Amino acid sequence: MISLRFHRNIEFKSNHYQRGNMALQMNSTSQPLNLCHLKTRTIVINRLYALFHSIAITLLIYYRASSILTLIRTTTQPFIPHLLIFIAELTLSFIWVLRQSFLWRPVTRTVFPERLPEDDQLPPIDVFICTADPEREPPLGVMNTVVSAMALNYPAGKLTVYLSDDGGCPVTLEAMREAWRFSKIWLPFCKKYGVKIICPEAYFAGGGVDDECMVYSDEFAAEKVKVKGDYESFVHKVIKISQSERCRSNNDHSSVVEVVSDESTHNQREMPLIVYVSREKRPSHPHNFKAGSLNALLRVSSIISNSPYILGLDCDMYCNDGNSARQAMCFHLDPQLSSSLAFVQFPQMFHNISKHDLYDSELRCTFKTLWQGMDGIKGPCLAGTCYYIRREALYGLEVGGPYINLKELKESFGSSNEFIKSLHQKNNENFDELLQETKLLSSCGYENDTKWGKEVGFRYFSVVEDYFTSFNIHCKKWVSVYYMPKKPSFLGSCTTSLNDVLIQGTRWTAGLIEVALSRFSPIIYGPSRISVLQSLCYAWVAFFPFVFLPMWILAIIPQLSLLNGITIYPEVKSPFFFVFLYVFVLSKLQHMWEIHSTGALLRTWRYEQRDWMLKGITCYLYGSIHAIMEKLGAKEASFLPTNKVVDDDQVKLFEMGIYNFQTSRMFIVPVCSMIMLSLLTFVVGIVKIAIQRDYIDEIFIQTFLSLYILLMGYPVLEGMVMRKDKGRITTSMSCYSLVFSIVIMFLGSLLVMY
Ligand SMILES: O=c1ccn([C@@H]2O[C@H](COP(=O)(O)OP(=O)(O)O[C@H]3O[C@H](CO)[C@@H](O)[C@H](O)[C@H]3O)[C@@H](O)[C@H]2O)c(=O)[nH]1
Ligand SMILES: [Mn+2]
Repeated sequence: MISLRFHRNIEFKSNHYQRGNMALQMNSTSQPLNLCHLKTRTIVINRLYALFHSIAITLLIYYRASSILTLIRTTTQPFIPHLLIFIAELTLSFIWVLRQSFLWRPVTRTVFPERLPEDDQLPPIDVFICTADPEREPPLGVMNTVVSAMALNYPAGKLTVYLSDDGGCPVTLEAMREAWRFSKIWLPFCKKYGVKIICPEAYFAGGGVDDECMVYSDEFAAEKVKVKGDYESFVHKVIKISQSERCRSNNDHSSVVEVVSDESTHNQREMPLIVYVSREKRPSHPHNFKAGSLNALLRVSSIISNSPYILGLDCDMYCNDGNSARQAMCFHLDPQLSSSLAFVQFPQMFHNISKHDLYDSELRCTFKTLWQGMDGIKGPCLAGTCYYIRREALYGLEVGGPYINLKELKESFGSSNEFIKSLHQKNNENFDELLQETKLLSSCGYENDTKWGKEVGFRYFSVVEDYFTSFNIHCKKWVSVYYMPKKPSFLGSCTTSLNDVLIQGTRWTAGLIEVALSRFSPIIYGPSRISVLQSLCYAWVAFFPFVFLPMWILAIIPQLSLLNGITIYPEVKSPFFFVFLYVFVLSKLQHMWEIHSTGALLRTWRYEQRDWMLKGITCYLYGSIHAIMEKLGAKEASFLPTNKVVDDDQVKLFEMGIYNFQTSRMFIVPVCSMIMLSLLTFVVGIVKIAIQRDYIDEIFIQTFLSLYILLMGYPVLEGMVMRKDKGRITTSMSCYSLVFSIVIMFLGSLLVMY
């Protein structure tokens, strides 16, 4: 294993920064840059819940195991349904156990940016923005992200913004030149008046509210009108060039690297530098999606600015509040943390969330519960965007690892001497020569026979490069920090339709399951390298999509059993009935409490429950199948960027909280079929009980389960039967579903008879 002892071997950039660090060390005892608070009350509640729930789960498993053993002996009832239900219960219990690791030690953090050293002592930052497809990711949005990053509240000379254009589209470069021109107006305006919303689109869309600005005067009002005009003409130009024929992705081109700025500013650095990078792409060459593009940026930037810290952003994730860089530095420059801190993760938040967040586009659970939980045990997982990462951590180095020689360096990092030199911070002064070298560094053959993507840079192994890279970084003993400020630092555009959500979910699942089933599976690979709790967290993220298995079983087997007169749950009189009741009710209450404590409304509970079921039945299954087929060599990895084009009809439904069922058959049919089956079961259950009262004892749980599915799936029923609008479930879909549910009923009934 190759690693560098970087504290002696790599000295990052300016002496200023070094001095800054020293200064910090001196006054660190009196004035910490940040504080970490344990969420004591939450911890007590979580652990008590975990204790009682685990007892109940143990009893439940005992009940199931013993009743199956009895069945084998007596053969009074078919065996298969009990076995399947047992498998479902074991899987759910397994996932539940993993999840408790997040609840073990949640923390929150505060920072004191006013205690940071003077501006000239702050370390430089590179911003990496990725875009991949001008049709799905409109250039105007991308440029807003670029401009907002340039406007961060940080010394301009210490910021360099890189845009990776994986679409290889000349229009993006042209739009970037426009962005540069506009930023020369926008940045001084923000600075002069202390504008708080630094993304122009967001600022003007919100009417540029006065209290968002520190200095309000007539002069300001006049200038605002003028800047608004300039912004509008910028928008106009960008839209015009995006409508041209040339606005297409190109996957066969050589690399283009261009520093987009004019000579005059280049030396003074009153403005951040902006650099356009479009790595070489050839159809015959795997390009490894986003991770590949980020690695090209890592290399190119290393010989241009080589800042020790990198802000990673997706193209639709603009900087909303300019203070994030300084906030992040409160951790990176903290003498206690600094030597082992890999990254500071900020939450992903979205500007277009509806108050009815039907599809959980907000990712509430991830950013309000899970990441806080991981923060208490060595740090959150990288989330792909909104993070400030230390360059060294991405180079595959281990904290405090051994020295390595030049030959080994080249084996790891490739043949570029300039790149190797950049590791020691000796940058070539000749800019033209450097630009020539960037061509080599962003060519598609550069990584051949190197460790890029394997042990160096963002890892290629899985399409969820953020998760897998993060896991590797933590395994090298780095830690991370989660910081959630009151005002969102970054805002992105979330998925607003079921179709986008499910496609995205399928991709995530495929990437995660791929890791779960590999030799890097956190359960095996983790414990020898990181703590058990941290391994469990990573394991949960990798394994949770497996809920598709219990979800399918519980949506079919209890129902078919009831239809065939088979009882698979304890009778109401049995003490075990209360165990089942306890597990069900408590897990729902825990979820409600979690939602309540993150400040969400109770209806979020309903949305999340439903969402969990919808995804469990569809994208978690398909993603898992994709991953397994990839393992068998029957399928290739793919990364279709999420659609970021705004569709007005779609947004309207989203805002009103109405499901948009316009999605493929593959997603809709299983969901509708399950609902039909539960409807039938519920009706039959009620009829049976009406005929014979006592029967309720035996089939209570099965009937109730169907009712629960029906209640949660009500919007689907409504979509099939009552709605007439475009987002409804079409009659043909309903017919397919009916056929599918009949097939399940016959095949399934054969199965449950044994
Ligand atoms: O070949 C590719 C594909 C995508 N991207 C970029 O990757 C980013 C994320 O893509 P998006 O389609 O928005 O994916 P999401 O599912 O919304 O992204 C989440 O999940 C990804 C992993 O699947 C992470 O990389 C992201 O940071 C995280 O926000 C975008 O800026 C894309 O332009 C590339 O640069 N090259
Ligand atoms: Mn995205």
